[in-house]
Amino acid sequence: MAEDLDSFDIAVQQLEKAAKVMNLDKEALEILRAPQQILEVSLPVRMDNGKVKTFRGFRVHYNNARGPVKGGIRFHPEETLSTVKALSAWMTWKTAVVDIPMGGAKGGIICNPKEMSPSELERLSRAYVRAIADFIGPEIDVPAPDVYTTPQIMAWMMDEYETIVRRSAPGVITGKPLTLGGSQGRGDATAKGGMYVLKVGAKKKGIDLSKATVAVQGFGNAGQFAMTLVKEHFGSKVVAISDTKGGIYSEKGLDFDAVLKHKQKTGTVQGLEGTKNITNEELLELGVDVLIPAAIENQITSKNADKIKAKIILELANGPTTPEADEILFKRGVLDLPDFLANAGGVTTSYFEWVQNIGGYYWTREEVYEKLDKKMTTAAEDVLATADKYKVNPRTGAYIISVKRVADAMKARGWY
Ligand SMILES: NC(=O)C1=CN([C@@H]2O[C@H](COP(=O)(O)OP(=O)(O)OC[C@H]3O[C@@H](n4cnc5c(N)ncnc54)[C@H](OP(=O)(O)O)[C@@H]3O)[C@@H](O)[C@H]2O)C=CC1
Ligand SMILES: O=C(O)CCC(=O)C(=O)O
Repeated sequence: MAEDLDSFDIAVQQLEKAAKVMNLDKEALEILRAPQQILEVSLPVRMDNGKVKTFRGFRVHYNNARGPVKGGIRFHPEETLSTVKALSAWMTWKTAVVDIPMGGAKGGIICNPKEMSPSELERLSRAYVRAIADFIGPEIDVPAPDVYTTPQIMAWMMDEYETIVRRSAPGVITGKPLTLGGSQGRGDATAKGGMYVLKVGAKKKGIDLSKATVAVQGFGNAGQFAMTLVKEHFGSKVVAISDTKGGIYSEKGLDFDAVLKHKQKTGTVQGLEGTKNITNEELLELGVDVLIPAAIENQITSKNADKIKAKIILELANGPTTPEADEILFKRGVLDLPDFLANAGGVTTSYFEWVQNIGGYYWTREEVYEKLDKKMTTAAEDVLATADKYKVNPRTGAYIISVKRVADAMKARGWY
């Protein structure tokens, strides 16, 4: 039978596996198997050529037992409701694993931002907020950036929301530019948080990160900062990086500034002088110590899991590994640090931004990093200890912690 690559099916399979190990109450599981609310919207937008194009958008609230729901917004041509539902479930486990008082949500618009002008993107962003305005708010649902959305898009969205509600409401959205109440440290937060998790993982595996080689899939917010931060934090050598068009490899290590300049000039990392072009598939199978998927779902599957040579996988992307691949990697002793732990630095710093917006008092970058380190290190240690205790992989260990926290909150509310 072909492997099931439907993101929401995968999210439910992962939950059910953990529920069995932890003997979760059946009524709690029934609530947690589905989102609380789904909003699907139609967005007519006037394009630069004068014609109206109608886009479809989604916002899913998965679970709000622990507080207002939180999660990013994707602009992607292959967005589906199933992916947004899965991502909203993973946000629920993510906010719980780092123990911040929020639930899980996600949003998405089916569009290709690479083919749109800045003014078309602004009109689309504002149309989306007009359509979902009653569904979001600082005490209801707080969106943020994700794939192909940026601080500028967050700024337009906040401005549209404030125009609708006729008051200042910076806490309605995070990942904003600093000038509009964004937080220090949100830009690199996802990768930065990943570094604290990687440190805990490397200690467990006895790997000296100062001598480690690293391959990174994806050259966006998560991938770019991962590339610079593994060097800055540990002195590791990044030998491969990729984007949608493919990857590059250099045994000597890649120079970030040269890769960035080449990407800005040509639109891809491929073809950089002094490096060898490789495919995304080849990148995943390189003989490196650490593999960092930082792009998209379903990259490590039953087809390639037995060919992965890395000793540690740091999942900065959401959903890069399928349940079948999970089993294979665990049996082979590869330490896979799961997405909703590894990439929780983004939402944790978003939470810090929201706290600062509500309090109207802003922290230094050093304060943000210090608080982030504590949250991420504690969560990573708890996850690895729980996985060892139950003799399961770190993903299931993380689920056990998160599901218990969400189920306890639902129980206290009298939902079951
Ligand atoms: N931004 C955040 O705060 C957070 C992001 N994440 C997750 O991290 C991942 C990356 O997000 P982010 O960096 O923000 O997104 P960006 O939009 O900034 O960048 C995405 C990158 O991934 C590349 N990419 C997309 N599809 C593929 C593919 N099929 N194969 C190889 N590369 C691909 C893109 O290539 P190209 O440059 O060619 O377009 C781009 O370099 C996602 O899974 C996201 O959900 C998780 C937590 C927080
Ligand atoms: O910063 C946030 O609130 C959420 C980021 C996000 O979408 C994610 O962690 O997947």
